[in-house]
Amino acid sequence: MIQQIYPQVQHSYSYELNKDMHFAAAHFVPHEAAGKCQNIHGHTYFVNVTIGGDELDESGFLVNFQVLKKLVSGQFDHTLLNDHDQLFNEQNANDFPTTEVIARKIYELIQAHLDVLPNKPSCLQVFVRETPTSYVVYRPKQVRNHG
Ligand SMILES: Nc1nc2c(c(=O)[nH]1)N=C([C@H](O)[C@H](O)COP(=O)(O)OP(=O)(O)OP(=O)(O)O)CN2
Ligand SMILES: [Zn+2]
Repeated sequence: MIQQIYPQVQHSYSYELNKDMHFAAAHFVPHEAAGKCQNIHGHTYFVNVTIGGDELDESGFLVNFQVLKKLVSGQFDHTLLNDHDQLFNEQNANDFPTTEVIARKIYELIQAHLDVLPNKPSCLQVFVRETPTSYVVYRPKQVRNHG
């Protein structure tokens, strides 16, 4: 949620950047355990991403806030998440559009972008709030450049 205090991630990078984003999207969870959430319904997702690094780029950025927003909100806003078949499918529970999987997919999208930047920042944490009472924090097991 915008202006919420987020869980902290431990690291030793000199710079830590956080970007809040939000997007409106529909989804359904294709498993009977999801109950009513098997039906298409919508949320305003609130996302916070945490990025660390020791070097800035030629703009003085660790990574451009606007690029992060485009990668996440720009891709998902006003869409049905299940339609993103490069990311989500109904065959594998690790690819269902649950809050947990959405958080991990956002991490993967962002880290793939960071990997091509010369200053090599790392995504340390992705926070996804799906409802006023439900959120997930995803942290990669191994941070790429060991902050
Ligand atoms: N571990 C998970 N459990 C559930 C997920 C999920 O992604 N991961 N998703 C859903 C539904 O899609 C939906 O988001 C409902 O969430 P829920 O917290 O149950 O929302 P409610 O508004 O019904 O909850 P309140 O306790 O009334 O606020 C379900 N489970
Ligand atoms: Zn839902």
